[in-house]
Amino acid sequence: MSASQIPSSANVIKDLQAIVGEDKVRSDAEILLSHGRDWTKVHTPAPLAVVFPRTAAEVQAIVQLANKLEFAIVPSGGRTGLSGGAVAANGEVVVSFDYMSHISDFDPIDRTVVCQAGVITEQLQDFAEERGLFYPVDFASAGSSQIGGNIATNAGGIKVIRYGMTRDWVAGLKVVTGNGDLLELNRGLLKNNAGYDLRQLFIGAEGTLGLIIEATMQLTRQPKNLTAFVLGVEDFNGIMNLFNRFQAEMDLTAFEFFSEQALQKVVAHSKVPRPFESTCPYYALLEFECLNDEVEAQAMALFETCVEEGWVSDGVMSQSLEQLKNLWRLREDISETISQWTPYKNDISTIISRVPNFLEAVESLVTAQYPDFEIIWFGHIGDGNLHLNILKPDDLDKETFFAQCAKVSVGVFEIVEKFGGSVSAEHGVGLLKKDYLSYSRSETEIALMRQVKHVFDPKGIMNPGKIFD
Ligand SMILES: O=C(O)CC[C@@H](O)C(=O)O
Ligand SMILES: [Zn+2]
Repeated sequence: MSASQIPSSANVIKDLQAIVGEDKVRSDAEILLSHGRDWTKVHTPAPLAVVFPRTAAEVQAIVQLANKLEFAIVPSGGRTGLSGGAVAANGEVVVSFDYMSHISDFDPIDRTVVCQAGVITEQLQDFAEERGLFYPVDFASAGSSQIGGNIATNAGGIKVIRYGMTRDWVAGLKVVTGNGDLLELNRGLLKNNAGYDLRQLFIGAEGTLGLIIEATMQLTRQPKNLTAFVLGVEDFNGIMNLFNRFQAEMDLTAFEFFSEQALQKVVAHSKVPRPFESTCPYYALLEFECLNDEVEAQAMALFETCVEEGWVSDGVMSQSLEQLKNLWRLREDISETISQWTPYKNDISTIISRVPNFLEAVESLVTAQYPDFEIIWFGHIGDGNLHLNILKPDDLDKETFFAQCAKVSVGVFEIVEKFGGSVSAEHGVGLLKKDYLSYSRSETEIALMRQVKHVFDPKGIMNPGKIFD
């Protein structure tokens, strides 16, 4: 298409209105700002318009129009992403799923339920609970994140050690590919070895191959009497030893960690009580199903062994639902609490056994280069996934701070590469990590990914510039 053929914004908006109705296309400043970015808040949003389809047919018509007029599409769910995957900063059309939030076709025998892309995670969790079942992928943003976005980013969260990532709960997907085809992938089947599993390609593709419009989600039984320990530990070898000891005898539903600095900030911000009086450099949060007195006695015995071995210096076990919730808040409130310091975020992983050396190497590098920067460590240590947040000092402006962090990032990613890890464990690549993709994926892999994109999105209209250029 030559420059003279480029459609005017007015024409794009008029054609979109013909598909979804006038009131479902918006281009006022407020909506362009709210729906043109995610939680990263690094880029300035500048979409052309935000469109709110209500049906699969409307979504398909939008993608077909985008192919015809060659405008770019950015899919938008709950916009809770942390890598800029849902940022529209270049005149794109944002497709929001806010009006596609219907849950249907629950089947108690298959334990599956069909969700439109805009179903909020918590809505699905509540739906499952009302039917005596459980949707286990959980994280602090469950009240705003949408299922379509969770699938597009293969969201992880705080129970991955037991239940896996979003990928493990998608039994079927309805998608519109970048070239406008509507595909029904896997259709809820448990066993289906008839060729390539295209469903898996769309999970974690960050909207670069097409739009997810509906998903058949798997549910499971509800866990019983969840109980948590918060244990104070002196070092990472202690954490690994206690992880090993508990895992050998119990199925944990979570194994998380956070530092004393993280704890102090949450206690001050959220007014949750400290778990116990003494302070320790790090804390581990373990959760398990306390099915009966015998399991409780076994858990207590394990705790005592860990204290005797010197791996744990203090600890507390929840005795009620309220205490369980308060212990979880110590971990779950960290991300929101530290957002007031404009943190530079990294979401990195390695295999679990390498975590202590990995963390030490990253910490020495950052503190050697920037001794004044405060580092907040927390994360899903049972998954080998660490969240490294560097807080902006008050007296440093945002641009200088991010520029300095970007320099140290290269060193961090060299360590990630050396440890065979990932530059994005669970937050995706989006805009923020694309320059570093080659630290955890080979050139051949990236070239193949580009070819896959071309198959599903030959005109390059689907979320361009995300994952790679
Ligand atoms: O804010 C972060 O760095 C992590 C957010 C989230 O993945 C969490 O585990 O709390
Ligand atoms: Zn996380």
